[in-house]
Amino acid sequence: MTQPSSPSPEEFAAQERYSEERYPEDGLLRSVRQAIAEAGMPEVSVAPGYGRLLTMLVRLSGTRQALEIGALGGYSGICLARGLPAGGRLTSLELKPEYAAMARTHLEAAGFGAAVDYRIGPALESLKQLEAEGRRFGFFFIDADKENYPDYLEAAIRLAEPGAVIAGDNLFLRGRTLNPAKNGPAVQAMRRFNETIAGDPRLESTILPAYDGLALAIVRG
Ligand SMILES: C[S@@+](CC[C@H](N)C(=O)[O-])C[C@H]1O[C@@H](n2cnc3c(N)ncnc32)[C@H](O)[C@@H]1O
Repeated sequence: MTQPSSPSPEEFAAQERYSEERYPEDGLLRSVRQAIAEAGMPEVSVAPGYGRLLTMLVRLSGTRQALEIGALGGYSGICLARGLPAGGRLTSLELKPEYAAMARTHLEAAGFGAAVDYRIGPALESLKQLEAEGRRFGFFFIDADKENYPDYLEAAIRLAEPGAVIAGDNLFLRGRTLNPAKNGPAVQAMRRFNETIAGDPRLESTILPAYDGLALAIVRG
């Protein structure tokens, strides 16, 4: 049987637009994206389709404890918090105090102010601290500096409850991951992260190739 041919980049983009038209961003998330742009912050919040998916996955996981690495202005934080049950908590790690402050404002506006804790500083240090405190999480969203993705994955596995879900964004680095001429530290780290996600026996996983690529893994119990 012949395989259907892969969509061209234009067809891929049209498919993403098609799904976004059917699931438009709500006013709150639109206003978060707009505030980030107006503040001159990097416009790198998670893609709308993956934001919706994060909410669904957190809800499906049933966890009461989610961890986000990379808060920016709070877009993904709102998506994650929306999937938590009443009394659930989001711990969010962010390097820049001014970004964490904006994220906090947006989480408060979304009604999740009491459900989120921000830890400011390099995420690797915050992760060590969480480990020392004996914390465990049922859902992780890795979305910070790409050079540290392999270390973030290892830390997430150490902090995982059995069956925890790990999601990681931007696996393709806008085409650089697959470009053999690109070999910078972020690209090399992302290739290592992708290999580990795909091959590590501690994980059951897949990669979604839409947008900039999303890894999904379950930590085996
Ligand atoms: C892609 S943005 C996060 C987007 C956010 N997850 C969302 O979808 O709304 C990456 C964030 O990681 C933060 N970051 C970069 N290096 C970091 C580090 N070493 N530790 C913690 N956060 C870091 C950046 O300041 C930035 O806010």
